Amino acid sequence: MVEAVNRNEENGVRADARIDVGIDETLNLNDAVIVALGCNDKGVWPSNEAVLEASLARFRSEGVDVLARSSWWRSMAWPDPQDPPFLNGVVIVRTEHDPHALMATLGRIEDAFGRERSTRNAPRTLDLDLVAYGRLSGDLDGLILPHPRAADRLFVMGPVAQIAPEWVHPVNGQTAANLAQTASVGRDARPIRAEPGQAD
Ligand SMILES: Nc1nc2c(c(=O)[nH]1)N=C(CO)CN2
Repeated sequence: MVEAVNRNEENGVRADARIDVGIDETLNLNDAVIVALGCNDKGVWPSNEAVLEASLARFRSEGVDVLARSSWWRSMAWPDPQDPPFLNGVVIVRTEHDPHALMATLGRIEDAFGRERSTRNAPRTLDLDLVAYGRLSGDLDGLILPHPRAADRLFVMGPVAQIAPEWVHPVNGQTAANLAQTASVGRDARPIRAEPGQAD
């Protein structure tokens, strides 16, 4: 593994930045493993939301526990707004998988939802990206952490800011709340409901 650095309490990370993830349990945001989900082609599923919900149901059986989840956010496809609109969201997970094993697991879940790897940015049934793995940063044998484009995408940082506004980006030192303000890609992204799981 190449220079994977675990930098605690640098870059202005607050050691006590935590979110509630269950009864008597809090998560130190410094350790957050964050996965982004996206869908703009429902395939055989009734809706994009159904794809994303079904994929989350799959996480646990793959050794990935969802600790916190955002709402689903809708946005025009970037860079080509002629493509079908996206539904996106993020989850904070707990897993024993190391970053590479987690990537392989996410790839298996994508495959189970019939994602075809064709051209870059082509419509996809399910796209799962590893946004961050704790404070790891750098190039881990070809896996770049945190995800190099996540910070500039409102359809990623908006959902992160929803569940963990105080999360600090391991490289640029900005909070999710700040990044959601400054992200330049997908500025039209909005949650489809006020709260995850709430009726329309
Ligand atoms: N709105 C939106 N546009 C995209 C998205 C996405 O998740 N949402 N993902 C892409 C490939 O990573 C390309 N474009």
